[in-house]
Amino acid sequence: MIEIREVSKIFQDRKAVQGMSLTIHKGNIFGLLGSNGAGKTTLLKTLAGIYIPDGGSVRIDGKPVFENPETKGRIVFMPDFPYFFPQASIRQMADFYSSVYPHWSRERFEELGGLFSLDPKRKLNRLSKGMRQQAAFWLALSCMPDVLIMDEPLDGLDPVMRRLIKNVLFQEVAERGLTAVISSHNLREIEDLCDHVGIMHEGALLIDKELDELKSDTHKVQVAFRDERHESALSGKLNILHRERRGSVSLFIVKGERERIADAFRVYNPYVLDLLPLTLEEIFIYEMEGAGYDIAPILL
Ligand SMILES: Nc1ncnc2c1ncn2[C@@H]1O[C@H](COP(=O)(O)OP(=O)(O)OP(=O)(O)O)[C@@H](O)[C@H]1O
Repeated sequence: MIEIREVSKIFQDRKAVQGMSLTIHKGNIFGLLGSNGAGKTTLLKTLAGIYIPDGGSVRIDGKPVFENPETKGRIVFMPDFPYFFPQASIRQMADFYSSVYPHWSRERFEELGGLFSLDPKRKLNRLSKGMRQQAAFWLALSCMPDVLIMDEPLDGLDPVMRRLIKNVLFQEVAERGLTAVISSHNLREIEDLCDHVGIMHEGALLIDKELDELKSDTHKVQVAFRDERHESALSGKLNILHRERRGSVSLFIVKGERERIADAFRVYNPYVLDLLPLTLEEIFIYEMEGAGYDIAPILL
C-alpha cells in the first residue's frame, strides 16, 4: 500500500505539490490525471523516492521511500523520457538493472523477450522512440517490481504494442499483485487500463475515486423544458458542474445519483429528458471547469 500524507514539494518559490494525501492499495492500477503543470511528475518522482518531500511523508507498506534502498529496490520508475547509459545495449542495461534490483528475474527477461521484437544486442540510442519505450517496459518488468510508477508510458507505442503492454500489466496485477501508478493525458488509455483515478490541479488532488464510481456519479442531461423558468428553478437543487444552451435543448452536467437527478428534472414534466453517461474525458473537462480552469476554448 502506498500512503501519501500531506506531501508538499516546493521548487524555489513554486509549490508544485501542496499538502496532498492519497492512498493507493496493493493491486490497484491508479491513473493520475491533471492539467499541464498540475504537479503529476513531481508527485511521481516523490513517490519513487527521487525527490525528498518538503513536507509530509510517502510510505510504501509502512516504510519511507526516500533514501531507503530496501523499499526503492521494490519500486521501478519509468520517466516520460527513458534514460539509459550512452552507448549501452539492452543486454548491458539488463546487466546493470540486475545488479541494482534485488528481485531482477533473468527468466522473466528471457520470457518477455519473446513478446518484444527487439534484439537485446542493439544499442538503445539507435532505437526509435517507441522501441526505446518497449525496451524500458521490458527492463522495468524484468525487475519484478511491487510498485511500477509510469509517467506517460504509452506515448510513442503503436496500437498493437499498447494493447500488449496493457495485457502484460493486467497479468502482473492479477498474478503478482503489482501496484501500478500511471500519469497520462490520454484519457482513453486511462479509462481502458485503470481501476482508480486521481485528478490533480495546481498541486492539489481534486478527485480520488474508483473509475466506475466516478463514471456512475456524473451524468449528462439533455432536456427541453416546457417553461424557461424551470431551468433556473433547478439551480439550488442539484450539484451542477456545467450547463449550456443548444437551441431549445439545454445540456447539464450534474454530479450525483442517477435516479435522484432524473427525478429532479421529471418534476417539471419536460418535453425531452435524456440522461447519458460521460466519457472520462468529459468528466475531466467538467471537473476542471469546476476547479476554475478555463474550459471555454475547448467547448467552442
Ligand atoms: N525541477 C524543477 N524546478 C523548478 N520548478 C519545477 C521543477 N519541476 C517542476 N517544476 C514546476 O512544478 C510545477 C509542476 O510541474 P510537473 O512537471 O510536476 O507538472 P505535470 O503535472 O507533470 O505537468 P505536465 O502535464 O505538463 O507534464 C510546474 O509549475 C513546473 O514548472
